[in-house]
Amino acid sequence: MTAVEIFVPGQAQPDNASLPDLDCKDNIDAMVYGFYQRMLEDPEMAAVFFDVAGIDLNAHLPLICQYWHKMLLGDRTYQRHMMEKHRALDDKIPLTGVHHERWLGHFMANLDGRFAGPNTDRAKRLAARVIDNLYRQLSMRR
Ligand code: HEM
Repeated sequence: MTAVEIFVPGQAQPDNASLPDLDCKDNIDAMVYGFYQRMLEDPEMAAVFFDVAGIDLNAHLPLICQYWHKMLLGDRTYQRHMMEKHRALDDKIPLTGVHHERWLGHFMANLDGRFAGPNTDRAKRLAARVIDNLYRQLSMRR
């Protein structure tokens, strides 16, 4: 914000008003692909996904899209147990606070300046809540 712009509480900033919200599958898919592109450019995170979990992106990304369709649109296609997946992953490599912070940092940075609106705000809250829950659940097993 420049010095001459006036902040009015509750009023959307002009920049954000023109951004798409995460209110349809296409936008959510674009968000997920952008998020993973960013996250997998981070060597520490890429190592977890490729070297430890050995994921096939072609199989994994559609599942992540479905997960967010469920969280944000109520779509019922995603029926898997994601916590189980992370517990199994944590058995192979302990997921530390650094992994959790980086995951959330990449998630938030991917939204900034690209998406805005009520569903984008919900996605931010959900991601923060799930990562907190995940961290607590995984930490309790140690
Ligand atoms: C420390 C942070 C995280 C790391 C390093 C991480 C990493 C991974 C990896 C490597 C997989 C693939 C597991 C496998 O198929 O063997 C996976 C799956 C998944 N992750 Fe995460 N994850 C993290 C946090 C999160 C969070 C916070 C969410 C949701 C908000 C999430 C959602 C999912 C979902 C939906 C799957 C797919 C599970 C399935 O195959 O159905 N992850 N994650």
